[in-house]
Amino acid sequence: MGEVDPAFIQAPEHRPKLSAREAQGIPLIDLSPIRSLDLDGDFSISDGIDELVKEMGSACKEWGFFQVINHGASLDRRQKIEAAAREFFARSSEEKRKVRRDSVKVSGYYDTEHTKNVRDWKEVFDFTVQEPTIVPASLDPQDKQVTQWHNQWPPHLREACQEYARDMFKLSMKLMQLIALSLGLPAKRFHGFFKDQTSFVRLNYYPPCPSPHLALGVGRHKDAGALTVLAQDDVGGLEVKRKTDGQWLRVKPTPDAYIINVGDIIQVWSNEAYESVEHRVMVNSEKERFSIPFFLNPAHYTNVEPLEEMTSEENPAKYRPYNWGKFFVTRKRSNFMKLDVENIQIYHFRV
Ligand SMILES: O=C(O)CCC(=O)C(=O)O
Ligand SMILES: [Fe+2]
Repeated sequence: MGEVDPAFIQAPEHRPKLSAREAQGIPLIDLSPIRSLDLDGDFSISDGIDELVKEMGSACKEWGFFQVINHGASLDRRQKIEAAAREFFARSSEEKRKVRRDSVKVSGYYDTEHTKNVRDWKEVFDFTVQEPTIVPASLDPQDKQVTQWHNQWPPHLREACQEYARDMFKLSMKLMQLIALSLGLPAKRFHGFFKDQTSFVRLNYYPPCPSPHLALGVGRHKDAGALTVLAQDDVGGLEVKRKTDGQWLRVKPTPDAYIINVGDIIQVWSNEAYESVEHRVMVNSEKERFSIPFFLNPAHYTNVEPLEEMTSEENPAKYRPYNWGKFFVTRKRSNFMKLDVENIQIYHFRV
């Protein structure tokens, strides 16, 4: 990518301020109390983790975004996938296009992602956690047929990616237990939804951009899944929209930390006790940047709706149920190409 093509240019009101402040405010949570707890063991409030649960609850409620340290995920495997990502994006376009994503093979490499119909200044490589991943065959709500997504692996990437994905799944399940407890639910209340997960991992590469005041690495958006666990490098550029006043704040890179954010599905499951928060990525003219989000998504057959325990007569369900698989494939398709209409959003199901 050379000169800034008009396709990348954000409307004036969505352009970044290059002088944005750093979000000292997003909570930093120390996960030491659960570090050694076994995922399959009994993970209950009596394990001396009640303080941690409270901290998670306020972070989810007030910010929707937080960082975690002492999370127990392997630094060695994180460094391996980071090195593999650098090596992959440095390859020639011809090499990278051998594993190119298209409208049938939705995993793989591409550089044409659009967020809200403006092109993002980035290249990505996507792979799903489950191989194969089962999803609906078509967007048609009546069509019950399913299809399989298979990953496309360039040389030397598979092992580092698969090991990393396993670590991220374990970490995200621990986080989901804390989130469940913080909502007053049994620790494993959410586990069943992820049995046939449609989670995926994205390697993001943001090349230096000659016009960082006009374009964005990723335009403002909310994550559609349940939870995102993000590794960012030391360059910085992620901005979060603060709930209290709508200000865009930069998330300061913290070595070996993960940035966690609540996705749209938790917003619906919790009947808006927790909300998915808008974020975006700035690019810069000198440095390239890498990041690796893990998007935790439920099985395609999940009908996403407020949990019964989270609703009552005084607090009725704020959403109609929607099928995750149909939502997901619709999103995947619309992010891949520029459309004239807004893509599917949870507020379309708001009561
Ligand atoms: O690169 C980042 O820091 C965040 C990327 C992101 O928000 C996304 O891919 O959904
Ligand atoms: Fe995101």
